[in-house]
Amino acid sequence: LGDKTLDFYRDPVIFCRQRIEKHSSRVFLCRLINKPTVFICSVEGMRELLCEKSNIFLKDPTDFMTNIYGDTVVTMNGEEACLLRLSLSHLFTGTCLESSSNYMSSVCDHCLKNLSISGQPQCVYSIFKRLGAELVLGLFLNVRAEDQPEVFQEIMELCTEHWHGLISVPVNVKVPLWTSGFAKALDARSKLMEIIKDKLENDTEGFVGALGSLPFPNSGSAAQHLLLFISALIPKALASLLTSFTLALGGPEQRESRQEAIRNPDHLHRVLLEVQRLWPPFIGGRRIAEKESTLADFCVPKDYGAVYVSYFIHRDPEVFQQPDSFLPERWSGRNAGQEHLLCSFGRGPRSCIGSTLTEIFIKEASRYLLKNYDWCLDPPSQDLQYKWLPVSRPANLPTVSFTRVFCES
Ligand code: HEM
Repeated sequence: LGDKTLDFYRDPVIFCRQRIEKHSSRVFLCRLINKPTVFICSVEGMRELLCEKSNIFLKDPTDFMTNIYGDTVVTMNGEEACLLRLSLSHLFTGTCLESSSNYMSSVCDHCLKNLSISGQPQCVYSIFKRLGAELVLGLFLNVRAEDQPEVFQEIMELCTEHWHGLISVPVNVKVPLWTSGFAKALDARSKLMEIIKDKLENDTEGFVGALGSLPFPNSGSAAQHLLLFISALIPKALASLLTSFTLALGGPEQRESRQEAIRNPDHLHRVLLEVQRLWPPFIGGRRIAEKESTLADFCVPKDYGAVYVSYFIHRDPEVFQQPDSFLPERWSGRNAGQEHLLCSFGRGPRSCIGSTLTEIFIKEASRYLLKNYDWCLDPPSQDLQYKWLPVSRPANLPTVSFTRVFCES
C-alpha cells in the first residue's frame, strides 16, 4: 500500500481537507494503492473528468469491484458498456418505474409504521438500512420480507457477508479454524449467485423476468448485474441519505421546514438536494487516464488515476456560497435548476442508472416520515437522542434515539 492509501481510507474527508489546505488547491496529487492519483475536489475539475473528457478518463476494468461483483457495466468501457447501459437503463425508467410505485409505498409502511411504538430508543440508520434491503430484494428479486421471512433473512445475511469482501484485504485464504473475510465474501457470492440463477430461470415476473429476457453478452451477465443491484451497497447508500435527511430536518428550529416540505413538493425537493450536496453517500468514483491530458489546467500523465471526491466538489466555494451551511433555499435562488453541479450519483455518460428510482423512493420515504411523525432533539445530547412523535397524537410519547453510525459506515 502507498503511504497515503491508509490515510485516505481512514478518513477521506480529513485526508482531502489537509491536502486542499497544504496545496491551496482543490486539485492535488497523491499515491493511492501505490498508483499516482489526482484528486478532484472542484466542480470545474469534476465536469471535465466525468463529462468533457470522459473518452480519456476511463473506468478501470481491474478495479476491486470486479473481484467481488464480476464483470458488470460498472467496470467496462467502450461500446460494450454503452450497449449494456442502454438495455439496463430501460428497466429504470418509464412504465418499469411506475409499476414499482405501489411496492415502494408498501415497503415504507411496513418498515416505518412502528417507529415510536416500542418506547425504546432505536437506531434509525439500521431501520433505514432494513428499509433499503426490503426495497431491493422485493423489487429486484421478488423476495418480500412479509411473504418469505426466512429466505429474506438468509439473502440479507449473505449480502452483508458478500459486501464485507469490498472492505477487506483481497486475500483468499482458508486454513483450519480460520477463513479470511475475503474468502467468506467469495463463498457468500457463490451462494447468492445460485439463488439468483434459480430466480432467473424460474421467475418470469417483475424485474427478474425483465432482466432475464434482455440480450446480455454472456450467459452469466444477467446474474452478475442482479448481484450488483441487490448488493448491500445500495441499502447502505439509501440509509445514509435518509439518516442525513432526518438529522438535517430534526429539532424544533426545523419544524416549519418539515411542515413546508409536506405542503410543498418543491421545498421537499430542495431539502433533499441540499442533503445530498452536504452528505453524499459515496466518496465519489475513480478513472484512469488513457493518454496524457489535463484536468483543471493540471497535467495528468497517461495511466494516472483520477478520483473525484463529491463531499468537496459539493462544497466548492466558487459555486456554492456558504458551502458548509444547510440552505435548501439556495436551490431556488442562484443555483435553481443547477442540479448538474452535484455528483452524488456521478455525472456524464457513466452516471448512476438508478438515480431516478432512488429519488422516487427517497421522496416516498421522507414524505412518510414527515406525514406520520414529528421529531426533535430531546434532551440535547452528544448521542443525538431524538423524540419521534406521531403527528396526530399528544406530545408525551416514547423516544426513539439514533446514533451517528452512518458516519462510520
Ligand atoms: C442512494 C443510492 C445510490 C447512490 C448514491 C449511487 C451512486 C452512484 C455513483 C456515484 C455512480 C457513479 C460511479 C462512478 O462515477 O464511477 C453510480 C453508478 C452506478 N449506479 Fe448508482 N447509486 C445509487 C443507487 C443505485 C441503484 C438503486 C442502482 C440500480 C439498482 C444503481 C446502479 C448503478 C450502476 C449500474 C452504475 C454504473 C453506471 C456505469 O458505470 O455506467 N445505483 N451510482
